[in-house]
Amino acid sequence: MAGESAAAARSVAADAKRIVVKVGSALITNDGRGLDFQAIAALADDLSALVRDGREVLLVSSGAIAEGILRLGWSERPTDVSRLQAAAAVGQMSLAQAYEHEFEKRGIKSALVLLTGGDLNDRTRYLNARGALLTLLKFGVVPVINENDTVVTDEIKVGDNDTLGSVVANLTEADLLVILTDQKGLYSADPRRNPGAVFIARARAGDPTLEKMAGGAASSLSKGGMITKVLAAKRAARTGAATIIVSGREKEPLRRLAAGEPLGTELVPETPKILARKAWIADHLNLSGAVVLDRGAARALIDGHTSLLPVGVKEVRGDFKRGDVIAVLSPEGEEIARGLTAYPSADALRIAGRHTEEIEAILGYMEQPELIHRDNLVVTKPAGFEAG
Ligand SMILES: Nc1ncnc2c1ncn2[C@@H]1O[C@H](COP(=O)(O)OP(=O)(O)O)[C@@H](O)[C@H]1O
Ligand SMILES: N[C@@H](CCC(=O)OP(=O)(O)O)C(=O)O
Repeated sequence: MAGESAAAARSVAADAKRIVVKVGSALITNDGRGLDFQAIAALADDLSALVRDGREVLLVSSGAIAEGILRLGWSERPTDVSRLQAAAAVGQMSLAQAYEHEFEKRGIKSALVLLTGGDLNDRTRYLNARGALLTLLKFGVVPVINENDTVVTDEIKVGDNDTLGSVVANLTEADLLVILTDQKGLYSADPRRNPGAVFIARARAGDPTLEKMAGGAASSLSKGGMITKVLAAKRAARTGAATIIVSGREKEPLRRLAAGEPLGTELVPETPKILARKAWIADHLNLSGAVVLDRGAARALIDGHTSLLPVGVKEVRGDFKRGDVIAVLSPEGEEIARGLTAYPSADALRIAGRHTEEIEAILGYMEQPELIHRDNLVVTKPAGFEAG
């Protein structure tokens, strides 16, 4: 069952050393009426208190597009990409300026970091981003992060900042992701539409029943709604981070959480923490291809966490290179794992369904017996999951 309605005695935030805080557009832009300078000042104040308390804080802030639309004098959110890109560029200036001003007043240094999904899919760029963020934290700087909406395309975008927040939590191996929003936390259904919805104080991150409770965004201003927050908690849990979804309209929510006060919805990781390298594999947003397994191979992968041998592959989809991250699908086409392929798609196609001893004769070389070695494989379904 998903929710335990009783609140935890002490918030997990009390012991969190490295914290990613995500704030949504509605809170930052006064529901689209323009940057809410009071809200930004209050947030900077709350974040600064955590830094002074010896914690490392990263802020993922939305609001660039909503603010840009207003600055450009447009009455509604455009649908064409070039206008959205322009709005993001204009709005990001105001957003960065407002944060810089408020942090500086409090003697805290801040830095602007704009990322795209492309930066996170490429191992070298991923490690670069990680290095840069960790260096900023080392010097007591608060990184203010957003998606680089001006240059993203569908193929390389993260898409929403709840997801970006969880990716940043994985990237930096943070202890906690706090998602500040316009509701008290997660309810059993969207409280705007269901007045009888029940508040969930605590649940397991990744519990599939949570995904059924969470709906989409409340307005065209925001991107994700509650579903992206629940999925972000699942993603953050992979590297051991807990997630708290809490109202940003509370007074000093971050300080109160850090003092141990149970506020909002706490989603705790209960699955074993995976290595940062495996989190990078699991975090891939756009995969270049897939392989479909037969039932026996799917079973062995899920329950035995074995390597994937070509003999278990029924079908190869897409065009991928050696070293790309690909999806591993059940016979019914459901994703059960993902991993780094040792063979490009053209060769994978030729050795699919064939035994290890045949590989060299077919290809003229053998890189390794496995299509995906278990060290490069992340199983995304729990043991016992019925793969078809
Ligand atoms: N189960 C749920 N519990 C709480 N809020 C929900 C739920 N399902 C959908 N929502 C909606 O999600 C909204 C918050 O998401 P969103 O509008 O994207 O905000 P943000 O800009 O903070 O990301 C809420 O205002 C609420 O209407
Ligand atoms: N990167 C976008 C925000 C995207 C987003 O996820 O918005 P939200 O759902 O309000 O957190 C922007 O700055 O406008």
